[in-house]
Amino acid sequence: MAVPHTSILILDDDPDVACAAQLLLRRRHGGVATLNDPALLPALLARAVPDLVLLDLNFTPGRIDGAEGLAVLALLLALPRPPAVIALTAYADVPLAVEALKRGASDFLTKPWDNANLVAAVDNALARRGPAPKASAGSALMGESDAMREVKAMIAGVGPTEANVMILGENGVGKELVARAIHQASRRAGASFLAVDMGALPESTFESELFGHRKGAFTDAKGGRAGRFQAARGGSLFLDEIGNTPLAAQAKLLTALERREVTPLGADRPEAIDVRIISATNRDEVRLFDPAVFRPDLLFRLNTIVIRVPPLRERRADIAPLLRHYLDLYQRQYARPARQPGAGALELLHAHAWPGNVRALRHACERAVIFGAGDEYRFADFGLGAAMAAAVGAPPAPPPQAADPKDFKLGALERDTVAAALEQAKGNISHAAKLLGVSRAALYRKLGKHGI
Ligand SMILES: Nc1ncnc2c1ncn2[C@@H]1O[C@H](COP(=O)(O)OP(=O)(O)OP(=O)(O)O)[C@@H](O)[C@H]1O
Repeated sequence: MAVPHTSILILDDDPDVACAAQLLLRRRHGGVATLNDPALLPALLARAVPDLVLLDLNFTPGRIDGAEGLAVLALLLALPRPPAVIALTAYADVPLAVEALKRGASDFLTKPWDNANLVAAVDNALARRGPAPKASAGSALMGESDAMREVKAMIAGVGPTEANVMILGENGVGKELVARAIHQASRRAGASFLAVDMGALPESTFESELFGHRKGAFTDAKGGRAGRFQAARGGSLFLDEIGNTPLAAQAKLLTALERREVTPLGADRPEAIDVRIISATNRDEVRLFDPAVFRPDLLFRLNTIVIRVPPLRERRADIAPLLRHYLDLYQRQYARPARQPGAGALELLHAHAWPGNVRALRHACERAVIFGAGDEYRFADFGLGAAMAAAVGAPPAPPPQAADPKDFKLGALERDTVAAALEQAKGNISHAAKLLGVSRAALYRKLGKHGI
């Protein structure tokens, strides 16, 4: 069985379940493979590692302890570039799903799932797929510029407290890494860190996603589901893109935070919550303080401590170490020889504006490692675009290779459209994704592909 690129693997002993997920996901993602027997997994991984695995935690009929699934999870997470893993459990297994989260799964879904939830969970997990769960934790937050030292000092100071923290900064500056570092520095580090993309939560399923629901709470609620607040119990809940939360949903969130309890849909009594809230937004502060956009009382609950992560262009001292780090990481991952950017390339990379911040730098390094040839990397290997190169005085990057001129035009068209949407959305990824009618994950892939 081949696992094509942007691949998803569904590992479930029930062929009907695997087939249903495959049919659903195939519409959005190219390669979706299924496997019913985990014993075949090592042979499959030797050929290709999928980007994401939907992992049933129990295979043998009658077994409910999840040991088989957790062993497979450990195997997957030990890979040099582990896939994102979404654990699949029966409703009664929620503690097991939480255990899977603690051990590094990106998310979990209870069976039978809601199709919209499955699609959103897959998109989120793909968008968040990092080098490895451990590597994306505290120690992976690189940078010794004055600005980053200040950020790290704030993390060390606020981490052990229970204060809610709001992290502000442009897309790709490392807000999620900062949130993970705060979690790691807290007494909750042994429990789960759960991230929710508030901008991607459909208003219709907001409550059930965050607070959970009981079986039969609404027409499609065939099974019950724990919400994110319950799943993160004892740990930290990272509310990403909080600035994009619709006003009606803000009111519900405020009530939950004020009362420290949530009522799952269809339940007759509330449940106490025990989570530390860390939130992040790329909204500028002036907009965030506009009551027509964000409720001041909710803001007051969330921003006890504010950490601002400056854009990369304002802490250029971090560029060279980050380049070294990510070039080294991808050289090892793709088994390529160790190389450095030439002196000219380094100067241009240092002068680059990095509108996509560290995420763009990381993509650029991956591209350079894949396409670079010769003893040193050239600026053009980083695929930062002809316009950008011209702006900093570099020779323009060669056009993307295209066998068929029609493909080339399509590619250029897509690049221009994505760039125009980004401009119209003033760099806000969630808004640009909405304008384009694609998920944030898909937009990030397009940004990486076109080197925007
Ligand atoms: N200081 C850093 N050291 C190492 N890697 C970093 C750093 N900052 C960001 N990255 C990497 O850049 C990418 C984007 O980081 P992250 O997702 O934390 O940014 P973000 O600000 O939360 O982005 P968004 O607003 O788009 O959600 C990740 O791959 C992350 O590992």
